[in-house]
This record gives sequence, structure tokens and C-alpha cells, in this order.
Amino acid sequence: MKTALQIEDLTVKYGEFTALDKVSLAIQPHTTLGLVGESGSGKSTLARVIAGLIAPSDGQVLLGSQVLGKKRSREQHKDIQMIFQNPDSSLNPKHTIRQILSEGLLFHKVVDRAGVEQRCKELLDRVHLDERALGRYPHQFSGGQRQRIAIARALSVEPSVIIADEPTSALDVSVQRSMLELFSTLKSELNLTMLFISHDLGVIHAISDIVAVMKQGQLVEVNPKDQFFSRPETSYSRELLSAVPKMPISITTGGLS
Ligand SMILES: Nc1ncnc2c1ncn2[C@@H]1O[C@H](COP(=O)(O)OP(=O)(O)OP(=O)(O)O)[C@@H](O)[C@H]1O
Repeated sequence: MKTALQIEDLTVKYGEFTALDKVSLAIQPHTTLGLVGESGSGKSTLARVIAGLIAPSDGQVLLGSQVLGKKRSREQHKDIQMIFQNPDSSLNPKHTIRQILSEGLLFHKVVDRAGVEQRCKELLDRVHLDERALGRYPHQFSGGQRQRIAIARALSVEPSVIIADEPTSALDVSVQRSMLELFSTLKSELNLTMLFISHDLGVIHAISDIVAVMKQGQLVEVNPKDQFFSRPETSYSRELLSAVPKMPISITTGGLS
């Protein structure tokens, strides 16, 4: 099977400081790679380079067999969508949800103009929001609902890869759980390929197929989820796991419980 996303020797320097140090990683189609690591280890930097928001100092990102250069095409931008911790950063407060969802549909010609309204309704249905949301503005929704809108917006352009950077961290615990259930459902219904970043190992356990661990700008472990949680390979991974007194979300194989 062809690799969905591959990164090779990615290095990012902020002045003298090396935030990413020759990071190489592959994500297979229809799998979710959970990325963990302490604060400042470089997780968001990695996400931003993959999404094309910052340019690496060295190394490259490949989507399928295409190398994504510094200047990405419209299609390449569409193909990697990012969901942020705070949905407000990606939702224009002056636009209705209809405008927010239809923008990408029209720009990338996902559907023709006549099909936009129906597709917007389908997208809201996917994220379990009522179609009456279409005429409203972001501030008229709760934080969890705004995150659902951001997810619908990311899905609207039918990307090959979704990057979710701490998408549940800003939400209340009960909302976090329903958000995670939504990600889990979308993952299986849409066969998503995802890079899912979280510092919460319960979240990572719930959503990931593969777990990658970052420390000080380097990847120190990449292993199937079950292996990572039962037989962590490095002392750093063991430290991360031992810092969690009890898994905050109980999990059964294959889903949330
Ligand atoms: N624009 C920037 N200029 C200078 N240093 C930066 C910049 N962005 C990030 N850094 C530094 O790079 C390192 C990695 O940051 P990054 O945000 O990628 O870490 P992270 O693992 O996502 O952390 P967190 O979990 O706290 O979000 C940190 O030491 C951070 O201070």
C-alpha cells in the first residue's frame, strides 16, 4: 500500500534553536498516527511544516509520491487540512456557517454552485449539528460546537490527510469525550488518514493506530498503539506513561468505552 504521508529528515531552526532535528516519519493511508511528547518537544512545529504553514530549514514532505515544495499548489493545500486547538483561529467571526463551509467547496470546486447548500447540510450532519446552524455566526455556538464546525470545514474539501493539533484540549472534559467519539466515528466512516497531536495519553489511546513520541525535537519511538502502551520502547516513553496515574478515558480495543 502506498504511504499517504512521508516526511524525510525534517529540520526546523528558529534562529540558533533547533525545534525539529531530522525527523522522519511515514503515515499509512487510513491510519491515525498519535503524536505525543512534552510541551515544547516540537509537535506543533512538525504539524505546521506538514501543513505548509512554515517552511523547514531542511528535509522534505511527500504526499503520496509528490514532494511538497516551499510553494504549494492550490490542490496540495487542499489535500492537507489542519484542525487547531482553538477553532476560533480558523473560523471567520463575520461569516455565517454557510459561508464558512461553502468557501472551500466553491474555491476547490468540490461541488458545483447548485450542490453547495445540500453539501453544507451533509457536512453539518456528519458532525452532528443541525442544519439550522447554516445561517448563524460562530459566536452563537459553544466551544465544542465551534470545533465541530471547524472539523466540518476541514472535511469539506475532502483532504487526503487531516492534522488535528490538540483539538480537544481547550474543551471541558465532557465535551472532550464527545469530540473524541466524533473523531472516532469519522475515522471509521470516512477512512481518514490523520496525524493527531495530544499531550493526553488517554486521548491518544482512544484514537491512534500508531503512536509516535517526540522529545526535544526528535522522534524517539514510533510503534503500534498496543505495543506502545504495553511495552514502551524507550525510558522516555515509560516516563510519560508512568506520569499518568490512571487512563482518563477507559478504552476497549477498537473504540471508546
Ligand atoms: N516562532 C517561533 N520562534 C521561536 N521559537 C519557537 C517558535 N515556535 C516554537 N518555538 C519553540 O520551538 C519549540 C517547539 O515548539 P512547539 O510549539 O512545536 O512544541 P509543542 O511540542 O507543540 O509544545 P506544546 O505541547 O506546548 O504545544 C519550543 O521550544 C518553542 O518555544
